[in-house]
Amino acid sequence: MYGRALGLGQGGGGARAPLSRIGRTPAGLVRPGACAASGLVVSRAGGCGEGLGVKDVSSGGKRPSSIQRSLLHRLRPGPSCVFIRSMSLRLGEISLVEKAKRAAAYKAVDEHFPADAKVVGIGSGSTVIYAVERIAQLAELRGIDLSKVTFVPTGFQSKQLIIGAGLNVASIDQFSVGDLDIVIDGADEVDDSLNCIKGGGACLFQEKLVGQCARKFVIVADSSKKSHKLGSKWIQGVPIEVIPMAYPKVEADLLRLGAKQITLRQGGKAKAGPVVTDNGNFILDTHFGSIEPSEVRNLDIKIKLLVGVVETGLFDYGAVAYFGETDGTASTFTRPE
Ligand SMILES: O=C(CO)[C@H](O)[C@H](O)COP(=O)(O)O
Repeated sequence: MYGRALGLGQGGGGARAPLSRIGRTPAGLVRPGACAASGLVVSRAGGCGEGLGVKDVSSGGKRPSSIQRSLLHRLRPGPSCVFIRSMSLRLGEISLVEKAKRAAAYKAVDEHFPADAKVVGIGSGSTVIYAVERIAQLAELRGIDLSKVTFVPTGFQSKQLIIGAGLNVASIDQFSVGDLDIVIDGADEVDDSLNCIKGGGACLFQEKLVGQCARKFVIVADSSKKSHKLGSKWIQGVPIEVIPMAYPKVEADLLRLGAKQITLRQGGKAKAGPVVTDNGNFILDTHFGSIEPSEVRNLDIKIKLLVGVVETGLFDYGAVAYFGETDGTASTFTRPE
């Protein structure tokens, strides 16, 4: 006789819409509590059935931009996005850090978006939202025919962002090394040699895949992400994407490699249990202490050799980085030769 299975309910408020199902949407649903970009803020404040309260104060009460309007349109409750009904949405005032992100992203697009671009990669996170916002303005600003450009996303959020802006979307499996003119992506920490930690939004695998198919990798971030050594500011650890069944074994391997702390990333209030990436895997946030710039590649290779590891959040091929300041300016750093 087989024993009877017990169905265990999940904690964390079953009836509530899981925020992780929205993840980093074009409206900037980043991490709970994080400020959304484009002046769009979605909060948990509303109860089920509450309407979406929409107010634009990001540009002094002016009408939302076309990208904001198209993103809002996509967020309106409908059969396919019932899950956002339990939330209220408002367009909030742009904070200083958002101003810094926007400054970095706008400058990067202005200086690197090729006039004759054919295929462009779009990263993930809250800063790239501004990059897409700026790209959408290029037709008017520079007469660029965006209908001739194809955009390649680095995950679900990025794909929604591209679609929401009315741009052409394609899949990375249509391209290979060198096929993308450029990719613009955010970062969690960037060292003096332009190595970076990525994957705060759990999109590191597709970000690396798309990044390695591009001829130029442009990083956009606010200046708080700048550091001399990776791991000195982003102390939650290098995100490492692992095949779920292998995570205990990889944890043991990482300890042997010198990991000081390893956390299986959890969904928190948004999901009972671990975060599951766009590729169906887990994330081990692994702190190694601060990492010498010259050691980044070695460490990346050692981690990649572990059976069960899909990808690491150590990136060492940034060509140029833009760091935004809260006063709305941005500085540029080019990879040292
Ligand atoms: O790597 C990423 C997602 O996996 C992001 O690019 C990184 O987390 C930076 O995000 P943000 O621009 O929101 O600070």
